[in-house]
Amino acid sequence: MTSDLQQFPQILTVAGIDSSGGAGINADVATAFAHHVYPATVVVAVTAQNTYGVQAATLLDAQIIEQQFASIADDLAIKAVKTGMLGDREHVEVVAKALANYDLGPIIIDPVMVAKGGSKLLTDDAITAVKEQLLPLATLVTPNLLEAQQLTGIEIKTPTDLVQAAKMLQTLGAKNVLIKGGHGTGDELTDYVLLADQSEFTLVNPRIDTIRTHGTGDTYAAAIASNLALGHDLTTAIKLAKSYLYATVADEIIVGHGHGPLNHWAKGE
Ligand SMILES: Nc1ncnc2c1ncn2[C@@H]1O[C@H](COP(=O)(O)OP(=O)(O)O)[C@@H](O)[C@H]1O
Ligand SMILES: Cc1ncc(COP(=O)(O)OP(=O)(O)O)c(N)n1
Repeated sequence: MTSDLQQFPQILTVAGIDSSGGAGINADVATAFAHHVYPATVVVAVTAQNTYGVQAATLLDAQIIEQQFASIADDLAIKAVKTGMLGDREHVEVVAKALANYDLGPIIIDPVMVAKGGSKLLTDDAITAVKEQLLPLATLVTPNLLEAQQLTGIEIKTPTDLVQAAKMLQTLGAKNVLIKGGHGTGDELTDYVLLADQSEFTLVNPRIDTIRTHGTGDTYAAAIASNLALGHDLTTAIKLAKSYLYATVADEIIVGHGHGPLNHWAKGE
């Protein structure tokens, strides 16, 4: 049901709640508001975590997840959707089915697998479901280096490996690929982007000497979704998101005693 009235830009995030507020749905909502975009949420998981790590997590029943999608699709005018923590195979399947069923605009798949402290946020047996059911729906997939390795089976050691992995992710069905370089070594971090038309570019930034990077992946994908909802093309959306993300790490705030959250009030380009 939609009216003729001009709808405010809206995105949907499908992910888990982080009790400490720095990652997951909490980061996505903060990012959307910072972009003057309205965030709707499908809660898949609830976690008990803080800046030291994840202490507990529980996944919601499939039925309430399906109902959240239906309620949102019945009323809101979602312009882009992003996924984050999905937990296990069953939940990947439920989310993939809903994403295929509703028109929610471009689909950004952030294949979250492990939190900064090392806790698993996706079971091993769910990786096949991500490959077979989510990647074919992805307008853009945004793995970090470890996730790209898990999804492709390619050990990424050189720039050639990176390109090979991105091509393999396209073969698996993702139209566009952004492999994030935050887990790389050295003073510079490089993200690699391979677009559907086979054009490519890198985004290089200095590594900021900080432990306050909790939620970087979520914030990046949510900023891309927000920029798409604002009407930017994918390349511009990625570049603006990267600039925002860098500012949120650089202009740090101190919350907690471990891997603290980002400053979502920071201003990018
Ligand atoms: N210390 C840092 N300084 C600057 N940028 C960072 C830092 N850590 C992460 N980033 C940026 O955050 C983004 C996501 O980081 P990454 O660790 O690769 O993904 P994830 O958070 O999903 O594990 C990348 O673009 C990376 O360059
Ligand atoms: C509920 C929840 N979702 C996702 C994450 C992981 O966040 P991400 O930005 O991918 O990575 P970290 O920077 O937090 O490692 C999480 N921790 N919790």
